[in-house]
Amino acid sequence: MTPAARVQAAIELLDAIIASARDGGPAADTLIARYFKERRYAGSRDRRAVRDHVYDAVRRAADRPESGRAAMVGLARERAEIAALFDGSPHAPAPIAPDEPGAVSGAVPGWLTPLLAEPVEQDGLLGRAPVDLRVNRLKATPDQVSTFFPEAVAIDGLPDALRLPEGWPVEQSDAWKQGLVEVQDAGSQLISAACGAEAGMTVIDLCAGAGGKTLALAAAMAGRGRLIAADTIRSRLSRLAPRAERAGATFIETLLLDQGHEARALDGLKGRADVVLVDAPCSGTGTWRRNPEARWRMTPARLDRLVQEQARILDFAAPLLAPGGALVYATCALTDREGAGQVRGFLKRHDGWTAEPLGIGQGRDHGDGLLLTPGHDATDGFYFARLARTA
Ligand SMILES: C[S@@+](CC[C@H](N)C(=O)[O-])C[C@H]1O[C@@H](n2cnc3c(N)ncnc32)[C@H](O)[C@@H]1O
Repeated sequence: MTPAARVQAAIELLDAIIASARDGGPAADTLIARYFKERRYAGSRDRRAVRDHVYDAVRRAADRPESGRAAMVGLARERAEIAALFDGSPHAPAPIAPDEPGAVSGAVPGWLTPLLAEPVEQDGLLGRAPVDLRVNRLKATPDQVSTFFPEAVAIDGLPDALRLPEGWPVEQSDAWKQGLVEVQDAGSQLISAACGAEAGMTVIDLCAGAGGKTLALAAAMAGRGRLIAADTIRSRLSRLAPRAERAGATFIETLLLDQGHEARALDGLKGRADVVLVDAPCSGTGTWRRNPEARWRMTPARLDRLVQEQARILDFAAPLLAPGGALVYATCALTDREGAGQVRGFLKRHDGWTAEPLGIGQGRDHGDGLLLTPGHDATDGFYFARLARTA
């Protein structure tokens, strides 16, 4: 492909990504993989160049652009070498008209800016994300793992964590293949630690997904006790089994919930749990640095629905706790409606609950919980709180 044809390919892909974000379709990575599957003539350098153009355009536009061309024209206005490729030659994009509008640059969609929690540093939301590892204590110690990754550095406050530079291919390492480490952002590791799970407890990970935090809880429990991973999406939960196998955490039980009727499957667990983690579905503001296209998917209506769903999940989670048990609410969103406001609402709706100090020496106190941000903590962005059942 010529350099200009690569820009045209990026424009076509951006059109598909914009439509998919609007309609709730597949993620950008999936669309890029499909695009090149149908275009075998593109070599690895072409793919890399097109992918870079696409993600550069996605990163610089906070609001969903009108079209793929508008997204690339916006990028071209900042980068003369790209503007020069709009030359109208065969397979190239047509020249840019002097008054042609390009997508506006920015980090946060305009409508969402006033909703962000007050100390969030907007310019940190799209920075580079390192690769954080969690040593799997079921199989290894940090010293043993360090020998596999001499370049790794320690992370403050997390004795079982190591940090590698962005893009490190951990999954090709023997340590990963043997289940000695998991790739897990330090923020997620802090949330798992805040659960205070111990051997012999009954712990429910209520929004377990593919089990990233479940595996951390399993290690904290030293493989003993009852650990239930629940979710409403079968395909996500089914990805946990091979991960648990590799990690030597085969005591984990999985529980598929029926969306809207979750309490039915959970009935037998009422009043039994020492810890329930609600790692709620959310707007994902805190993970934009890994998934910048998420900004094009969120709308005020979608956010409203998420906020309602988070409250509903908290309400069916609460009865699962034994007296003295802890409900840990976590979200990788940085809007107050999904974080501090959600926790405040829960404490208003439910008597006999109190927010406990987290005391983990990281992040910033915010409302009844703690805020972690990429700009302040070099982690993904999270809000989390620990709520104890006192009565
Ligand atoms: C932020 S993700 C969880 C990530 C996961 N805990 C991890 O650490 O990898 C939120 C999860 O909540 C699940 N979910 C959405 N609605 C739910 C509901 N009503 N009950 C339980 N899980 C739900 C989603 O399917 C999704 O997997």
